[in-house]
Parts: sequence; C-alpha cells; structure tokens
Amino acid sequence: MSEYRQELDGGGQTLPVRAVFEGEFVNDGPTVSPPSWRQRFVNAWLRSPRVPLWAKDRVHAVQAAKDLIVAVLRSPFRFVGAVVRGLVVAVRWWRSWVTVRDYRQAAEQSEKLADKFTDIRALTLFRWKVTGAGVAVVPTAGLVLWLLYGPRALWLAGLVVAVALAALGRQRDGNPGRRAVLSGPRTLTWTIDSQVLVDAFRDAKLIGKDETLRLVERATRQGDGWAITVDLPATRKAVDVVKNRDALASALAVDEIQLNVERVRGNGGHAGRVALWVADEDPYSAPPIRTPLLAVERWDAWRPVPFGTDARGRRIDLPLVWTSVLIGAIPRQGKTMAERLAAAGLILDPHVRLYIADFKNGKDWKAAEQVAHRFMAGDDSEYVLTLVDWLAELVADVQSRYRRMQELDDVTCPESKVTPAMSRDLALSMPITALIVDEIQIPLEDRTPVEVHGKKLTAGEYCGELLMWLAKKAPAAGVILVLATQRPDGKTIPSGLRAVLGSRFALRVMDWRDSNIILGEQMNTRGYDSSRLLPSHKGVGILRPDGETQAGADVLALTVRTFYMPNEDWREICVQGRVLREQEGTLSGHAAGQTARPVLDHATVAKAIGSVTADRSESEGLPEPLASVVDYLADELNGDDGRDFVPTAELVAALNVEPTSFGRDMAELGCRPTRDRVTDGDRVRQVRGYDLANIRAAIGRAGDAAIDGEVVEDGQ
Ligand SMILES: Nc1ncnc2c1ncn2[C@@H]1O[C@H](COP(=O)(O)OP(=O)(O)OP(=O)(O)O)[C@@H](O)[C@H]1O
Repeated sequence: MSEYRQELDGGGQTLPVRAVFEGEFVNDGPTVSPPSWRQRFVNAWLRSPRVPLWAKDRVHAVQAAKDLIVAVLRSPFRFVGAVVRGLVVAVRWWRSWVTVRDYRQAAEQSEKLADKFTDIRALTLFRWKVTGAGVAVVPTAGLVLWLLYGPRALWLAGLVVAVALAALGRQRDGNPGRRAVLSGPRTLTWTIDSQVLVDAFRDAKLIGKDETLRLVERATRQGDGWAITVDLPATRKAVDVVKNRDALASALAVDEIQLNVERVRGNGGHAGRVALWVADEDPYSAPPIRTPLLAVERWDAWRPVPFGTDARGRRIDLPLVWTSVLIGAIPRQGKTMAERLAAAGLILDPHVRLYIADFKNGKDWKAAEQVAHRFMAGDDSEYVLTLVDWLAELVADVQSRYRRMQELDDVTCPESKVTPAMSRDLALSMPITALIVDEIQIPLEDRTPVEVHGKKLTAGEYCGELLMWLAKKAPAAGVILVLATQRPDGKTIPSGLRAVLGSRFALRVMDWRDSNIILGEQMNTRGYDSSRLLPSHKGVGILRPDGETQAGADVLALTVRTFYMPNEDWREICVQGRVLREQEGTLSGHAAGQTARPVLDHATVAKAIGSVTADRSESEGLPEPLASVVDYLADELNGDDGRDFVPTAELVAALNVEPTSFGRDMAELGCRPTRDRVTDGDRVRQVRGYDLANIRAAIGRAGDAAIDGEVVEDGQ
C-alpha cells in the first residue's frame, strides 16, 4: 500500500498519511466514548416533556419558588374572598328558592301566572317556614354541640361551613355572575392567573371560545417586564398574534408599545409558539442611552454597529457590510441621529473610506468632514451634480474591484466578495467604502437635465439609476449605501431602488403607506407599521434588518430605540476617527486636503449600468398605457436577445385592458400595430401586434417630452 506524506503548516514537520481508497469509510477523528449513565440521565431529564420546566432550569425554579411563596402568602386572602363569594352565591340561591323563582318564571312565560298564583304563594309560604325552622335549628344545633363538645366543636363546624362556602365560591372558568361587573385594571393579573391570559386571547379573537392555550414557559421576570411563552391551539398561527398585537394589548389592558410579541422559531419553536413580553411601563419613557461607541477606541466595520436597544433593553447591532440601509421618517424624529450611529461605527474603523453628502445642509454632519474621503453639504443642483459624479466614480470603482477580484487567487478572494483581510490590504485598494446621504429625496427629485450616453434624463433619474446599480452590485464589492429620507413616498424613491436596499429603518411616518414604502410591502398587515409610533418617542423606529440581530436570525422586524448621540459625542467620535486614520496612514481625499475632482467617463459608466434607457422606462414619467406595456415587457425591452414583436392579444390579456381603447391610446403615442408571424405550438400564425422597436421609439419620445416639460416648468 502506498503512503503519501503531508506537510503540517509552518512546522515543516511531515506526517505519513495513508492512501484512501474510493468507497472506503474513513474516520480519522478522535474516538468518542459513549456517554456515562449520569450524562444519559441528565440528557433524558432535560429533554423530557414530562419534567416541568422549573425542575430543569434555574431561572424557572427561582420563579416557581417565588410564585409558591406569593401563592402561600395570598392564600388566606383568597380563602376569605372565596368564602364571601360562596356566601353571596348561597344567599342568591336561597332567595331564588324561597321566592320559587323558577316556578314563577315558567308560569309567567306560559302566561299562566294568574292560575298558578295560589300554588306559588302556598309554596313560598312553605319555604319561608322551612327557612324559619332552619334559622331556629341551626343555633340550637350549635348550642347542643357547644354543650356536648365545647367551643372546639363550634370552630370545627364553622370551618366545615367555610370550606363548603369557599368551594362554592371558588373562581371557575365560565361561571357567569361570579365576576364583578367592573373588575378593575386587568394589567398583570395574567402573571398570576393564566386564565386571564386565555380570556385575553379569546377576547382578541386570536383563539376560539372553546380553545385554550398551552403554557410552555410560565411567567417570569425578564428585565423590567414579564415574559411568558405559550403554544396556540393547532391551526392557529403565531404570525396572526404578531399581526393583531393591538387587540391583544387591549385585552391585556396595556399600551401596545408595552407588549412585545414574537414568534418562536427554529429549534424549540414552531408556527404556533408565541413569546410574549409585557413591559411594566412604557419602555421608551426612560432617559435615552448613550452610544457604547463612545467607550471604544476603534471599531471594526465588519462587526455590526451598536444601533440601539429593543423594548426589553437588549442591545441591537446593525450589520452594515454587504448590505445597504434605508432610513425614513417625517422630520424631527431622529433620522439623522440613526444615520450618524451607523456612520459612527464606520468612522471608528480607519480602513473605511467615507463619502458623505448632507443635503440637509445643517451642522449635523460637519464634524465628519475631517474623516471623509469626499464630503459636501448643500442642497442645490450644483451639489446634486457633484453627487452624480461621486456615484459614477463609485460605479467605476466597483467595476474595477470586480475585475481585480477575478485575478486574485482563491485563498485571498474565495468568492466574488471582499473579505475583511482584502478590505484592510492597502495594496489591493478595496477598502470598505460607505456612501452616506442625508435627505436623499433632494437629489432624487432634482430636475436638472443631463445627457447621458445620448439620452436626456433628469439628474434625479440618473441618480436613481446609479444608486440602484450600486445597491444591487456594490455591497459584495465592499461599497455600502446608507440613505436617509424625509419623504418616503413612492414617487421620490423609485421602487427599483427600494427593492434592493437590504436593511430598513422606519421611524414615525404619517400613514401606513409611507411605512410600507420604507419597510416593504404588506409589512403593516404583518403587524409592523411605523405610523403608530408615538410622536414623543424620538429615535424609536421599526428596524427590518438584513441579516441576524441579537433578537434572533429569523426576526422579521423589531422596534428599536436608537442610542443617543448628541453633537459633542459625535464630534468626539469623528476626532477619534481622524486620529486613527492618521496613525494608519489611511487619511485620503477631502479629509487629507485633496480637492481634485474625480476624472470620469460618464459614457462608460452609463454603458456599464446598462439600464439608462430600459430601467428608466419602468413606467415612471410615461403615459398610460405605455407605462404598463413597458413594465410588462421590461426584460425584453432591455435585452438585445429578446423577441422583436409582441401580439396585441397578449398585451390586452396581460394588462387586462379594453382592446379598442388600448389600440387608440397606443396610436396616439405613435405606436401603430403591424402584422407579423408568431409560432403557436406547431402552427405559424399571422397576428396583429407591436414591433418592440416601435415601442422603444415611443418610450424615447414620451421620455424626451417629459424632460422638456420639466425643464420648461423649472425655467418659469
Ligand atoms: N434615540 C434618541 N433618543 C432621544 N432623543 C432622540 C433620539 N434620536 C433623536 N432624538 C432627538 O430627536 C430630535 C430630532 O433628531 P434628528 O435631528 O436626528 O431628527 P431628523 O429626523 O433627522 O430631523 P430632520 O428631519 O429635521 O432632519 C433631536 O432633538 C434629537 O435629540
């Protein structure tokens, strides 16, 4: 048998490695000894569903002990309460008995009260007599007992009666009439009496009248609130509970901001398992917490950046590398603060290159000037055009990165993605690069005409195109976008751009539509609607992270309150960022005093992003029905290898339009139908339809008209 020799890393030492034959089972690992009986017992104990949770876990054991002490301390009061309720029940029963209520009601219903009146009266009289006899007998019996056995017998008899009354008056499920009409605040009673929680789920219509919950983890104190995990009945879904959090909050009599509902996923969870956490009070009313970044000397941009805390006070970090972030809110809700928090982590990593564009033109970003490779603060068209240049520079950079990555060996660059080592290697020149834009709606809405690759566009549209390309392609090459907008409406931020921004953070907005625009479609129906956040909750928003957060890998979105970073802290971080860059020799561009503008070839960039004509045509600015046609044929209009004719019947069916008016509207836009042959299975037929070249020409005409119109408007 031949033997190969394998060299160990570094040591130069060689070890013989036996040849391995195909199909041979190889087990080179250390032999695993079977678990001892003790380990087996512990494993079985921990896994058994029959062993209660308190016997497995210290936290639950402590909670169970606390519950027991509370129950013991409360028991005398509960007993007295039950006796009083029993007495009330007994008196009510006696009253209805002595007045022969059932007989009387039956006679009333059958309208024979007059006939039965004498009988009823006689029976009432008789029952009063029995009552009188009872009243006479009971004290006499008591006296006899006392004389015969002394006072102890009386105590014993009293105890028996009290126990009987307590049994009669004990709180039972579905006992109408036993509950006070106004039972006072319901808050937190569910932590003691789980029936209250079941009732709340029923009241919120999350489970049916005959259904109940199964307790997975009893109520325990966690942070400043109570946590409990329950299983819903089969067929009921945890996502519905998340969705109808408000109804549950109402049923539990707490503000919805205090109620945190999460679906328990992965191992130990399933589609019907819900973890609830109810805060004792508004978790966001406490003073804000300062960013922990103040305490660190430097940060690694590859580590998620400390962003804020969730309602339970858990720290939530925001992963930034390989993704891009969109932050949206109405003014004065903490948008800039959130964006600066993301930026702070990047500033404290001297290997990160920063492009910072502040279209708010305030002092919020001023301090970052000393670390930024490119920096500007302003809001007129001149700045928008500068941003366009930056974007073009970034597109060219990303392309050059991909080209260079192809040439790198697999050890340095295992995939077409920048690695931490690559991003820090100055020779490779592929640092993590962040483009941070505040008030992105300003450049996106800018109407300055620009001509790119022979096409007329507005600067805003071109910005949108470039940003879209970057958001799609750049994160893997180490270029991150962090965009914040004050106007999160559908028109301002093109849907194509929104779709490719991985992480979203929505602070308070005006209505659920705006919230969906930031967080993604249908998010309000899944229970995430940032328009419901309170105006007083500055810095509180819904985070839809791209990747794992401390709340778990599978959490769709969570409410986060950002850390607080006033200007002095921000300045301190920027100063530290500069010191670090100076030490590492990574200070460049604007921060290093270089004012040279990038040398750009917009034609190459436009060609690279390829979509200037086609993507732009995605409905925006085009009249109907051309916009719908363009959306439907998007890929075919973009590609050269698609078909060049589309049958009218296909368009009419796909767009669900009336054929005659569709033909007329298309003709008005200069698109006349022609006849062409199409293959339908084995047959070749001649049908009416439109040449794609005609449609492209119509798009061009309509687009030019739109831009010309805008220029005239601007000029007025
Ligand atoms: N996490 C937070 N905790 C407490 N207060 C905060 C928090 N975040 C922001 N704020 C406060 O909210 C106010 C608005 O913050 P910021 O300037 O970031 O809002 P903005 O949405 O960027 O405003 P604009 O739309 O005017 O640019 C500030 O006074 C700030 O102190």
